[in-house]
Amino acid sequence: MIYTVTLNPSIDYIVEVEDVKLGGLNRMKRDLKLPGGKGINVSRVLKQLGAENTAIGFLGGFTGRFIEDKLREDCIQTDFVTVQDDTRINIKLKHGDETEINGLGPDISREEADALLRKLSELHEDDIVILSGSIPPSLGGDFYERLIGSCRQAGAEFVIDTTGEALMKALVHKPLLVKPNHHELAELFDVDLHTREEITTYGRKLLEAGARNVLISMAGEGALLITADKVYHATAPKGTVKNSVGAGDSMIAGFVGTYVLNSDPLEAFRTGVASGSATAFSDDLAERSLIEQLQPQVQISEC
Ligand SMILES: Nc1ncnc2c1ncn2[C@@H]1O[C@H](COP(=O)(O)OP(=O)(O)OP(=O)(O)O)[C@@H](O)[C@H]1O
Ligand SMILES: O=P(O)(O)OC[C@@]1(O)O[C@H](CO)[C@@H](O)[C@@H]1O
Repeated sequence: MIYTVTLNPSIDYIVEVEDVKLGGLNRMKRDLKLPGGKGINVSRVLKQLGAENTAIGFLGGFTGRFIEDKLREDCIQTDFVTVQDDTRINIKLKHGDETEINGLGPDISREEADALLRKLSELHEDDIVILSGSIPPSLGGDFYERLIGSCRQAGAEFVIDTTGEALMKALVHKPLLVKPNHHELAELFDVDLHTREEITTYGRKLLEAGARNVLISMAGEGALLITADKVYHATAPKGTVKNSVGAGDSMIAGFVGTYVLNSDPLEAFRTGVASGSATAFSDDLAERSLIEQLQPQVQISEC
């Protein structure tokens, strides 16, 4: 079974305005409330691809109930720990450009945190756990390490999509996949990365530090896949970009949802890129029909 872990889910409140007047009254042209948070996005796209999975993490209050109801409507299995405090609301302001205002996240008590750790210690060897997104401040920066410890003890594989120190510390535990974008990779090593060769050099460092596959997304420029012995580039399909929120999560869903079927990293890479682009070309997350339509447009070449 695939599990996605979202420590800090959100209602994504997508707000479209003609123009933003700071300090003035702005009226919305359109708005939309979506269940969000990186792991939850991965779950929703996995479901589109026919990959059964269970979404876990922390949910609380009226916002948490909204998210759980939406996931159930899509027939996605859930096993969240219920917390006292409300799940956050993240604002995605579309005004020609996209401006995001993400909440800090709820307070999570020690008992609530322990309840999640217990769930992960009950996993099995053939399980894959996808850990995605920020950590609510009350949990402490080392919470992913504790979760990874529980997964590894149970013999489960894990994928991690986070940044900074939490990502670096996860690498020694040999994640199946990490997926920074090229900006996050540059920040991680405090360098400027311009060329594909430079990006590959730093991507390899993640492999050397323990990651088994490194996927580096580059928005409209496609992505790089670095495996133990090869480096591949994939072009991104062309289309009209409507939304970039969740493109990276969709890419992880496409990769993992395909990899579990046949352990073929190249097919997984192709579906990952198509899934990311299908989300970029949609108002909400990618739907299966568009992913399948875009797959043949992804050109993969060895670097
Ligand atoms: N403008 C675009 N045109 C085509 N495909 C895109 C575009 N933007 C994103 N994608 C697709 O989605 C994948 C992931 O995008 P990106 O590199 O923006 O990830 P990300 O920064 O993790 O995304 P986010 O944090 O916004 O979810 C890309 O590799 C590509 O396949
Ligand atoms: O604050 P975090 O956890 O880093 O990111 C949360 C978030 O921006 O990521 C998703 C898109 O990737 C959105 O659904 C959600 O609002």
